[in-house]
Amino acid sequence: MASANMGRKSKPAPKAKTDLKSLKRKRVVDEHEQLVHAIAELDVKAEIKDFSDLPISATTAKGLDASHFKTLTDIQSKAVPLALKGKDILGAAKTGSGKTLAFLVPVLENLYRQKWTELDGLGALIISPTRELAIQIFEVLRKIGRYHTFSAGLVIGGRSLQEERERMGRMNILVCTPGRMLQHLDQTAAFEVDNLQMLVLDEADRIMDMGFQTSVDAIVEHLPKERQTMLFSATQTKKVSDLARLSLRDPEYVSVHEAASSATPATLQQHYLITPLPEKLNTLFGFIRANLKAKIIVFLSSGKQVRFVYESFRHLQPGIPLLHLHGRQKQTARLDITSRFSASKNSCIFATDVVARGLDFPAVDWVIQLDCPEDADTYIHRVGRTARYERVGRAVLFLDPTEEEGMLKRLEQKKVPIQKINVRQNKQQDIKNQLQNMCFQDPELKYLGQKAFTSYAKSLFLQKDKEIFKVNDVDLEGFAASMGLPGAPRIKFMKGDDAKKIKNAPRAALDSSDDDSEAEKKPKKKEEVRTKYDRMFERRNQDVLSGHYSKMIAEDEVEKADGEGDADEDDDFLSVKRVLPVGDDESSEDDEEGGVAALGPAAKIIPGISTEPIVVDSKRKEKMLQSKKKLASLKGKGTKMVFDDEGNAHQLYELEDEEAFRQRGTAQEQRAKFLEEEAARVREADLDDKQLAKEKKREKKEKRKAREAALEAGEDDEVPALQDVDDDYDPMALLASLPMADEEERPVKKQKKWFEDDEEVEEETRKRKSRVIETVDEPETLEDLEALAAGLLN
Ligand SMILES: Nc1ncnc2c1ncn2[C@@H]1O[C@H](COP(=O)(O)OP(=O)(O)OP(=O)(O)O)[C@@H](O)[C@H]1O
Repeated sequence: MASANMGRKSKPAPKAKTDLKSLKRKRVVDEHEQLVHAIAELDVKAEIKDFSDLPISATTAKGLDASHFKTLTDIQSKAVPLALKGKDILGAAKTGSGKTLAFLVPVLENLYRQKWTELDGLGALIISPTRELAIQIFEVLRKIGRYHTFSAGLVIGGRSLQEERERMGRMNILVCTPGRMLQHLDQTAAFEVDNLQMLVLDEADRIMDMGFQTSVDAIVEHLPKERQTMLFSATQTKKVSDLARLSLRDPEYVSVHEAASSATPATLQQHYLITPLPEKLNTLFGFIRANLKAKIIVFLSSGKQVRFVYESFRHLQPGIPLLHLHGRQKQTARLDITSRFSASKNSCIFATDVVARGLDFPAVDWVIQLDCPEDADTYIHRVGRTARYERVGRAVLFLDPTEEEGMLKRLEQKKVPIQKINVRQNKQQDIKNQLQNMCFQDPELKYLGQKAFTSYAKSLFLQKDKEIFKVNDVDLEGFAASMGLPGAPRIKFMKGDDAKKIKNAPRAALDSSDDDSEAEKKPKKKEEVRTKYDRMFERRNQDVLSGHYSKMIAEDEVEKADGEGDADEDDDFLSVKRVLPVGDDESSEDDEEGGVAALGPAAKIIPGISTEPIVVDSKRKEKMLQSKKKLASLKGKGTKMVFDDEGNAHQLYELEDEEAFRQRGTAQEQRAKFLEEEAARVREADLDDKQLAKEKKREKKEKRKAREAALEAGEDDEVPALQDVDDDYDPMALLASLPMADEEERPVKKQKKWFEDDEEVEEETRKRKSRVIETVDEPETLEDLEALAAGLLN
């Protein structure tokens, strides 16, 4: 008989099982009591070095340990004890100094001590300004919270609202972006936030900035006043108005690097170089060619700039994988690009400020600021993408001679140590001719270049800090030529807004795609002098190229006539078509691109000569409306007809034959019958829905029970990951059941390389020679098949 049980674990007797259970429960209760006591006793001034010295639960400690976090960073050792005691916190520390854990550990612990369960609803809300950063925070939460049983979710848009809606109500911790969160608070009925204990704003100064003002204020309106609030940023402000807006109670200002001699990490080497605008692309290309083995981020001021530089450099094949990222890309593409850049050893990413804050790309060697940042804070966040957590890093700021004095002054005021360097003449590369050829042969690229140029020039004009940005003094003509463009697109600048406001304004508002109806176009002004390029572009590529070119010209003409923004609806910042009403200037969270507005006739730039855009706009709209009305009155309305099987036309709704109608009973009877039938149908559908919901609930319950049973039996590590069950990445789930990012087996995409190094080629040849068995790739193309066929015949 004994052999029958061999190899099987003997089940504990029921009595022993209950004892084990109650013992476990007692242990948990004791731990809670001890923690509450320890926190009350905790001396916030004591130097705490290791996480193991903190009064935190074994569950969090285990998660931290499994994630290899042992010692606390400065901001963590100062902020965590205060936060554990429930204090409101204003946390400021340099980039890459570990602020994320400084708020995540207290979030987990404070809920744990309160024995928070699914039934208690939302306990903590963490707001991030961008989707990428929210995802990153969520990943860290998943890592350190992996042994907790809280449910946690990521609410950043980009997936179905309904899908999120169904699970929002059961989440304990949410990481979100402001816009999407507000949407749920306003529209998701089952979503309750009355119990909320903690609100965290990462990159708080950015979130409190005008771009998110309306959303954040509205979110805070929904939240209970009695809560703990924590704000973190490398460029934290103590603006009283902000504190009042968030109802902070007697906040503790935790600034660990305030007394430091610099606002940036000590391991960061910072340089600037003077390169006149028309030389900028040459210098950048030379830099990239000289650093093919490095990991580089290049910051530009707008998505259009990013696209143009990426596309043109791609054609030039510098010999390093190139990537690009801006707020206009699809969410999946953005995610793919960020993870590819994270995983790469050497690559160069061209990006807007969408990646300037918070993102923790591993081992970035260089941060290049090709376009001057709008202010010193943006500079600090951009360079903070390198030299993170004790690593070294280097940053170079490209400045036009006109920007040098103003920018250096701003950086000095913010305690940013920066040194001038010069470009080695032998490293300079002239790519102007190549770009010119490329633009000539590829109309798409030329069109992109024109938009990038316009966007850049306008961003200069709209920048607030006129001590740095002097649009009238820079060589825009030379810049256009350096991009390979046939002359500088004509731009007309107008007063009335600033770049920051436009950058932060919601996309929807800026996209006010007023259809510039043909009827509205003013007659073309008198024949202009045609340049060599005009003639050239008309001759070549008649179909495609001249299409783009005339579009550009046509847009110019419309705007010349109207005296206002770009008609291109893709052109987010080229449409300063209306001044946003006060309080209506919130931003879509990922619309971080800088950018600019308004095209027009004069090659010469004379700021301040035009009228206020809002006046022009309303007049134009009025005119457009009038002409549309006129058109409508002339046209008359169309009538929709339907055809029967014999091809006879009928009105869409025809009155039924009265006799036939009467035969079916009185109108009242028919209405009652209709209602009855519909009610029965709804009841039936309802039953089906309920049944489905019940089944789902039952399945969930079973899964949860299984997991709890496994936990109780001390088999934490064997808990089946949610992925095994749902077969899908789930941004809303129990922390304990979420798979770890580094455990996920992503199919590693092979990096595209423009050139191979000699060493690599040699290595590959050597490997091939040493192979005994030759493997043949599956034929993919026609050429492959032909080659294969030829081989077989031989
Ligand atoms: N206690 C710690 N021990 C070891 N590494 C840590 C610790 N805390 C944080 N780190 C690591 O330091 C890096 C930077 O952390 P984090 O992203 O939190 O910085 P940050 O201060 O929020 O930066 P930013 O201001 O740019 O948002 C991360 O890679 C993180 O894993």
